[in-house]
Amino acid sequence: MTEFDADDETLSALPQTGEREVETTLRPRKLDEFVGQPRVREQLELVLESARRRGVPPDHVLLSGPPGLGKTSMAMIVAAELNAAIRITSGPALERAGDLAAMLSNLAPGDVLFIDEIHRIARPAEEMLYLAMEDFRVDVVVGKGPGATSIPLEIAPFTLVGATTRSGSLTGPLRDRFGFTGQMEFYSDSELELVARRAATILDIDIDRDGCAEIARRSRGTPRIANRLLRRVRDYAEVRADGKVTRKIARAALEVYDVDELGLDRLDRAVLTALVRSFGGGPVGVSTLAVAVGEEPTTVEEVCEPYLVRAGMLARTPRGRVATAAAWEHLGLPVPAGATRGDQGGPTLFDQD
Ligand SMILES: Nc1ncnc2c1ncn2[C@@H]1O[C@H](COP(=O)(O)OP(=O)(O)OP(=O)(O)O)[C@@H](O)[C@H]1O
Ligand SMILES: [Mg+2]
Repeated sequence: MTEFDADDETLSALPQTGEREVETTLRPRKLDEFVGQPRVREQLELVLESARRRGVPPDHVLLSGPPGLGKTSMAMIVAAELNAAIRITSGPALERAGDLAAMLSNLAPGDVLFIDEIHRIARPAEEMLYLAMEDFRVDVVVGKGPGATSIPLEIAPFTLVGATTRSGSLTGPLRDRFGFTGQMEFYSDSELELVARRAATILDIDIDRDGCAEIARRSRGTPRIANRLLRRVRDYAEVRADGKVTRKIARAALEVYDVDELGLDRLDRAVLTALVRSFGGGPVGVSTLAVAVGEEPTTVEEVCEPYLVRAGMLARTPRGRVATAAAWEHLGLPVPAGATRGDQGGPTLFDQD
C-alpha cells in the first residue's frame, strides 16, 4: 500500500482546478518581468529583436521543460513583445487536420499561433503543420477516393510557438522545423524568492525575506509551486496569526500542508519508498513503479521524476529507475553497499527513458 493520497496536490507541478484565474493574474507579461531562465531569455530577446528589425515574423519557437516553469507565460510574452495577436490551441485539440487548417487559414500576418502540448498532436495535423511552418501553405484535400484533389491554400506568415513537457517525443521532422528551442530549466532558490516576492506584491501579502526564502527552498524549482505555497502560507498566517508571513509562520504552515524540508511531496516519497522497499532500490521499469504507487506512468515520469533526478535521489538508467544513496538517506534507511551516489543530473536527463 502507498501512503500517497491522491487528493493531496499542494506540491503538484500541474495546475489545480480553479487555479487558472490566479495564475493569469500572476503571469509575467514582458520579457524583463520574467524572473529566471537567463539563457532562454537572452536567446529569445535576440531572436525577437532581429526579426523586429528585419520586419519579418521570427522563426518558430519551441519551449520545452517540465510543468509549471513558465512555458505558457513565455509564449504569451513572445506575442506581447511582437505586438502580435496570439491564437491558442493544443495538441490534443487538433485531432483532425481540418481543425488545424481552420486555425491556420484564420491567421492574420504576423500572428502567433501557440500550440500547447504539441507532442500530442495527431499525425495528419502534424503533417499539415510541416508545410505550414515551412512554406506558409496548406494543402486542403477536397473529395474522397480517386477523385480527391488537393488544393494548395496560402496562409499568412505567422510564428508558431510550441510548448512541450516531452521534447523527446517530438518527431524529428517537427523538431527540425523550429528555428529556436528554449529549454526551460528548474529555478534556483534565489530566483524562486523573487517569484514569491513578486507574487506577494501583486496579491498584497505581507511577507518578509525569510518567509520568501522558506517558500522558495521547498518549491521544487518550480514557480507554479512557489506561487501556490505562498497562497497556502498566507491562509495560515491570516487564520492562525496576524497575517504577516515570517519564517516561523511559513515553516509551521508548510508542515501542515505536508511539504517536507526538500520540497518532496507525498507522491515523491511514495515513489522513493516503493523503489527502495519493494524493489530493493531498483533498477525497475517506470510502469512497474507507477503501478506500485497507483499512478499513471506519465505522472511519475513527467511530474515526480524530473525533480527527484534533479535532487539527486533517482537515476534513470537503461535498465530502469535506480534509487541513489541520497534517497536511502532521505528516507532514513541504511545505504546499501554499491548504491549509486546521485549526480546532479539536472533537467537535461528529463527526456531520457
Ligand atoms: N519566470 C516566472 N516568473 C514569475 N512567475 C512565473 C514564472 N514562470 C512561471 N510563473 C508562474 O507560474 C505559473 C505557471 O506558469 P506557466 O503556466 O507559464 O507554466 P507552464 O510551463 O506553461 O506549465 P504547464 O507545463 O503545466 O503548461 C503561472 O501562474 C506564472 O504566473
Ligand atoms: Mg502551460
